[in-house]
Amino acid sequence: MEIEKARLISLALDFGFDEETAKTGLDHLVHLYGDEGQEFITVEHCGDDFLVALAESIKGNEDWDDLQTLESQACGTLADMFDKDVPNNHIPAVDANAKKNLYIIHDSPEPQKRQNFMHLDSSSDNEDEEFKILEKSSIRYPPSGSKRVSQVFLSTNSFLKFETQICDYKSNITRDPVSSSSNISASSGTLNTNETLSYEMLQSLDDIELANVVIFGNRIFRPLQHQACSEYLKNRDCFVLMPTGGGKSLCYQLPATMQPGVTIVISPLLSLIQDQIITLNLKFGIPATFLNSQQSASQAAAVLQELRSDKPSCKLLYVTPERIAGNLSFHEVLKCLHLKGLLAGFVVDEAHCVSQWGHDFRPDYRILGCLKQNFPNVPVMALTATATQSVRQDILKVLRIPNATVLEASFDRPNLKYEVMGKTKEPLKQLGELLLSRFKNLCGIVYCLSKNECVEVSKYLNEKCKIKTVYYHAGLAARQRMAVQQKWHTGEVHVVCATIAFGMGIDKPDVRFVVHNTISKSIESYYQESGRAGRDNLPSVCTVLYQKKDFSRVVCMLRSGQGYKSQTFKLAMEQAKKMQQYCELKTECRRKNLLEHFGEAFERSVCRYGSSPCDNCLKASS
Ligand SMILES: Nc1ncnc2c1ncn2[C@@H]1O[C@H](COP(=O)(O)OP(=O)(O)OP(=O)(O)O)[C@@H](O)[C@H]1O
Ligand SMILES: [Mg+2]
Repeated sequence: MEIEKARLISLALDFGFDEETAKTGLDHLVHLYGDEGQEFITVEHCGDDFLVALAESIKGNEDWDDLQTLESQACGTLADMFDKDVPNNHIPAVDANAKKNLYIIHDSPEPQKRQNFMHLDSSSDNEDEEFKILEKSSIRYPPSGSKRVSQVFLSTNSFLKFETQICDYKSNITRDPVSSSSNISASSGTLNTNETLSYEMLQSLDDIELANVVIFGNRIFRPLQHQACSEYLKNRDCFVLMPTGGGKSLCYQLPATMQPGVTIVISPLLSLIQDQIITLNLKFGIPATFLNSQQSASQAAAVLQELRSDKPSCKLLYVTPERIAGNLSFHEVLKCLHLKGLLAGFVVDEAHCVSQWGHDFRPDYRILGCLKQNFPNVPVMALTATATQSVRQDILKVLRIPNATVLEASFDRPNLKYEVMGKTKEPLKQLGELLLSRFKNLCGIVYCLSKNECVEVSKYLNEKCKIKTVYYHAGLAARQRMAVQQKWHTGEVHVVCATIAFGMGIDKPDVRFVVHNTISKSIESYYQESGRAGRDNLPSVCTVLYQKKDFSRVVCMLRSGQGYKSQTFKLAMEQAKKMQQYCELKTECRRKNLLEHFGEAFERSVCRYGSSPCDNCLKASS
């Protein structure tokens, strides 16, 4: 009994609880089990309950974030966008000027015409004349009734004009670079409005390459994007594993624009859907809409009606999984689209949500196998940036796509430098000094565990360190959150102190640092959150400020989360423990630890002699 008591105390200390709390908790446990139950007081039998009791004994001090609020508000935003426009053409009217630039596809190219889909209309021009690619937002789909359904309108002019200045454009078109970093770091990969391409060079591209340039404004493909698009267009199931910021969205958005009909995208969160829909409609001019159970009945009915029409205007329909799980009218619409040959494909984004071994399991994702069952000939593409080997197997099984083409890029982000710093006795002062000494005037995120921590950290940095920061959590009103995002995106403020609510959909290219003021709840979450850094592939730093005590706060948060009932609590604790182990690595390579967590074999020398070695590799080589 005494040995078991000592083991339980040591367990509590390991999880960051202080000795006094642990001893009081143990006394309660002994009292609870009484004399007859003493043999049950073991780590194996009641360790988890003991930790839960400890977490509950100290809960109440912190204000955990509630992502549900964020979801309801995202639904509100989307509903507002579509409400104004649904009766006419299903394009959101966020920006009246942008809307003027959009035409709806009233016809789609036939599959056999794909070869010519991106045929460029130069009929009214001298063939030799060189043409200029204009802004992405001015790319048009053909107006209603146009016979040239395969035409892409690049400007308001009645004919296209391209100017050539780039002499060796061809050498910049890269389908599958062996090393992503060398190719992409050479340029951002995105065309500037003043960059121009020769007509011949455009002609030499295949359809997928041309769509990448013309519709998405990208100069090159990132690793595996071209193959993913090509496989999916051949109606093959695909499983795409790419790192955070690797460009997974393009793998399905591009094929969606090249096929007749509608591609159905299942995404777990409305906040993510909101971002995608705004980007597609307003930046690329690709009609996309959404369906969700929180929408009003009339909004949903309008979307369903449009989908039942002979030529639905939208190319991508985003849905949350519960739509698929239990909605008869939606199933009937899918059947109707399929009969007309207009069900182009299914996409399961953030596919790790399928697996209960994943860090973000969504029970509604389990039902998605019915897609392949009901529509065996319609291709399914699953995408994720965070899947261990067991999660991968689970995804293929649950989605019923055992023969999918697996397109797997390394999860490594070579430009990210991973490091952990032990917290000092004055952690806020330490944070301020870190930001001032190493990240002055650079764009970054300071992740905090709770809402009150965000506010406190932001206030300290503003007042004591004179670093201009803003804070962001799900408890802010939608308008306040938008204001924060805007200030950050425009560079008015460089640093945001945020909960994980700020991770979703954040796609700012030049985030130079991500500091975790408190550890993440799992390796997967950490990989996702730190993955907001360096999406332009330039060197960036991911720092964790660590102290054991913070781990007990993570336990409290896990306990308080609605999803963490007793059966999943254990799994969550195991995942949190791995994050703790990552932080406590003394000499081992952190990059190797992260990648091996996802089942990727990794040579330490790659980190050590790479462009951004982790702190332990740096120490080892000095
Ligand atoms: N070929 C390309 N050339 C240039 N930029 C690209 C290319 N492909 C994607 N991008 C840009 O890279 C950024 C990240 O892309 P995307 O959001 O699809 O990443 P992701 O893989 O889905 O990441 P996450 O796992 O974080 O969701 C976007 O801003 C996108 O426009
Ligand atoms: Mg994504």
